[in-house]
This record gives sequence, C-alpha cells and structure tokens, in this order.
Amino acid sequence: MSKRIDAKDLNVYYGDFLAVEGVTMTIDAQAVTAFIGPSGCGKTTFMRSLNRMHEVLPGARVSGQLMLDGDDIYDPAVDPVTVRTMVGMVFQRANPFPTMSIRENVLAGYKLNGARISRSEADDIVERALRGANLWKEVESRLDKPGSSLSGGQQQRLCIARTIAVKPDVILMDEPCSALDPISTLAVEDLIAELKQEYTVVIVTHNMQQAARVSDKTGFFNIAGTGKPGKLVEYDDTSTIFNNPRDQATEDYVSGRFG
Ligand SMILES: Nc1ncnc2c1ncn2[C@@H]1O[C@H](COP(=O)(O)OP(=O)(O)OP(=O)(O)O)[C@@H](O)[C@H]1O
Repeated sequence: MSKRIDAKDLNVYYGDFLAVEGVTMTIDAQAVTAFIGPSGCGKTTFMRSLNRMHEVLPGARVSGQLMLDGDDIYDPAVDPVTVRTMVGMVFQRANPFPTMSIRENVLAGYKLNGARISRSEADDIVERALRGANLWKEVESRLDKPGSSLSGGQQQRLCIARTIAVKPDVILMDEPCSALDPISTLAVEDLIAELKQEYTVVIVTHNMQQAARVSDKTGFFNIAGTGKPGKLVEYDDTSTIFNNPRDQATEDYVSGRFG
C-alpha cells in the first residue's frame, strides 16, 4: 500500500553539524517525487532520515516531525527496523549479496526479518517481486545463479525486487541510475513509472532530464555556502519547477547555470 509522508520542520544533524534545516513538505502517495540540488545540499541526508537510516551513524539524529500516513515514525515506541521494512531503500550502486543466488537475494528481506515461509510461498514472492521489477523474463530460467552474474542494470532491478518483496509502502532511491548505461537507465525509469501505481517513490537524482521524465513533484534543495545547512528552497509540480519556478536559484539550477 502506498503511503503519504509529511515532514514538519525537520532538522537533520551529524553530531553538532546541522546538515538539513527546517524541511516541511508532503510527499504524495502513488506518485514519484524527485529531490534535486547541488552536491552537499543534503538530498541524501534528508532521504535517509525518511526511513531512519540516518540514525545508524554515531551522533546522527533528527528533530522535528515525520509522519507516515499520520503515524509518527520517530515515536519512541516505533521500532526502526519496522520503519525500514515499510520504507525501503535502493542505493546508487546495485548491491546484491554476491554469494546468494538471484532467488535468495529476492528473499533476503524475509530471511533478515526471521520470517518462516513455505517453499511455495517463497516461489510466489520471488515471481511477484521479479515481475514487479520487470526482471522475471530475463532471469526465470536461472534463479539459482548468483546475483552477481547479472548485468549492472539487471542487478539494480534485482535490488528493486528485493525491496518490493517485503511489500513496502514507500521506495526511496538514491541516484539509482548513476552507475547504469543509457539502456539500463531507461529500463529502471520505465520501472519507476510502473512502481508509482503501488508505491510512494522518492528519488534523488543529479540528472535533470531524469527528474523531468520520471517525477510528478520535484523538491529543489540548496545551500547558502560550505558548512551551512541545506534547505528545501522550492517544492512543486515537476512541470512548474522546470518551466516556471518561483525562485531565481531554482531557475538557475534547472537551466544549468550552477551546480
Ligand atoms: N557521515 C557524515 N558525517 C558528517 N557529515 C556528513 C556525512 N554525510 C554527509 N555529511 C555532510 O552533510 C551535508 C549533506 O550531504 P549529503 O550527502 O546529504 O548531500 P547531497 O545533496 O546528497 O550531495 P551529493 O549530491 O553530492 O550526493 C554535506 O555537508 C556533507 O558533507
């Protein structure tokens, strides 16, 4: 099920360093939201706060509020591991477990959660997740081969299959195509368009054309200078951000004048 995210005045810290300041935004369900902005403006940091991955670093913390369909994911009673199941993440470099087969990779989330499932349930999960990641046809005859035997683009779709296997509500993608060739990039972009039917998708990208192609809404982050916190400068429909932004800095960034 796809869920909405509401951030209210969210600050994200590394120890004493305030990396991202005062983000208030609603990320829509069943939509793709892109985060863009120059290097170091806090896109990845903010994204990692959305599934409580940020706090795994020593001293890293957040203040403010973050709600998933109205439930506070930073409530002390909430288990961060549960949050990370509901809000899955796909990384810049495809990271299948190298010693595991394709099938085992898809099921890795279940294994980590300690779930006991029958062989036929596992078969269903594997097929559903690989179909959902547009990879089934390419791998159905070699599910027992290592995940590392796939091409880079296939490995990234395998990581997406691993993420959707546990039925998350939200999928976070941190520059998921930056290590891929143009054909594999297209396959992942097509997949993103399909994923939004069922999931809330958030993507960090440096590629303006990609943000324009795949996202419904775009948030532009910026920093005033080194050592200053990143801020959400403008957030709107993607067409508005690219064609008619309010802020001069957004206009300069999307037109390639800085960053
Ligand atoms: N582990 C860390 N410890 C301390 N500071 C960090 C850490 N990771 C990132 N930062 C700092 O937080 C700020 C935001 O970094 P972040 O990686 O989120 O930016 P970004 O917009 O995603 O950049 P890029 O586009 O280059 O990936 C930067 O000043 C960065 O140096």
